[in-house]
Amino acid sequence: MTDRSNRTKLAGNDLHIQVHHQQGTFSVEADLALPGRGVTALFGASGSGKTSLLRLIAGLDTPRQGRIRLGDEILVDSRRNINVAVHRRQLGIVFQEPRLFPHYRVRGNLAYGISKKDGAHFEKIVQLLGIDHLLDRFPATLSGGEARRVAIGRALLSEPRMLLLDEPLTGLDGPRKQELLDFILHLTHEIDIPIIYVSHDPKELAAIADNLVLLEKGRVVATGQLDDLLMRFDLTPYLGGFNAASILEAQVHDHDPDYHLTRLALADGQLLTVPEVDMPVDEPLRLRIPVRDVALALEPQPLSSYRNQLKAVIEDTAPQPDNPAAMELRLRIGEQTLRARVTRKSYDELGLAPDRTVTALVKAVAFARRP
Ligand SMILES: Nc1ncnc2c1ncn2[C@@H]1O[C@H](COP(=O)(O)OP(=O)(O)OP(=O)(O)O)[C@@H](O)[C@H]1O
Repeated sequence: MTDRSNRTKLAGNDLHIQVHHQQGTFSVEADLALPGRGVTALFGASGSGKTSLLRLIAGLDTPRQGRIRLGDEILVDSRRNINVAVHRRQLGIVFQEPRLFPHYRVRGNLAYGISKKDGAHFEKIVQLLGIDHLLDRFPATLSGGEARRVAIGRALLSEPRMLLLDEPLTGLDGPRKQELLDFILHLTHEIDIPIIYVSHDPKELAAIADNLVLLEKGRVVATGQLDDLLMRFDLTPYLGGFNAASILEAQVHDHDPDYHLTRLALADGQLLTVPEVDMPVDEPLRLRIPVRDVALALEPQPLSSYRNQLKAVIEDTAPQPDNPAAMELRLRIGEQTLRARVTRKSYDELGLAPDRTVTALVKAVAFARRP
């Protein structure tokens, strides 16, 4: 199973940001320490300042005041007049539009700016991004998703200390979005470079992020590990509202070919049955369970059509601020946490309360990530 603590600990490429920046009437204020491993999402509504913060990290804009440090290296210190130029920051930057050189073939675009020629590394990146068949094409002949894969390849081949991706899936249709997301997910497992990933889509976030910086009006509302923040009732309006979801880590337990089903094991040994998944036994995966798709009962329901019933203990509850008829609940399943939402009437009639053992009836399980 993915070692999340390992993927999120601070390392030699941790990024410390303490900035104040004004652009027109909009200001960005941030005081953050981001881990030097895994994927950190900058997340927030349109206009919350995600791209502005990314541009400050990249060096495309300079903060009026503040410091930015990557590992041991000071990139910006307004008091000491330090401002390392964009091309010296060793960051791979991929914008929403791929910005490829139109008169170079893909091969030429990928090779651009590489100082040391390492054929094996080139080959590895090309394979990882599935762009080997595109090497002799010109950018104008590429689809949107292909062009972005080439842009990501070019950024990686510059051997960056950190990869910055600004909404890389924007403008792609559903299947192309999923395809590029799968390539990026694959990369995150194969290449040990921290990624800062700008997004405004909670589903994308659940699939890709290990850590989260939640932005609103240029301010940091919350920051931390994604699965921790998804459990916070107060952040629900920012993280999908009615469509908020939990993330559970699981692994493939066994397959039932007769019924085309797969059983997945949670860390505490409880099993979930899902439509057949084409993955080997023991393979880890990340599940996204929408809050609205979890119902509660006091006992297991043997005669129910709910195949997925998990024994859980209520950890905490709170009324939902924007819906007086609903209660939010956090449930413990072994070491993992699952959120649920019931009407206040059901809550009272079932006598639900913290520490009570319940059965969580799970209606829908989506795969957020298949490594
Ligand atoms: N150069 C600029 N001068 C003045 N205001 C700017 C400038 N660039 C951005 N802004 C404003 O700063 C705010 C934040 O913009 P930013 O692009 O960082 O948001 P965002 O969260 O990335 O949004 P989106 O998801 O729509 O890309 C917006 O109100 C925008 O209009």
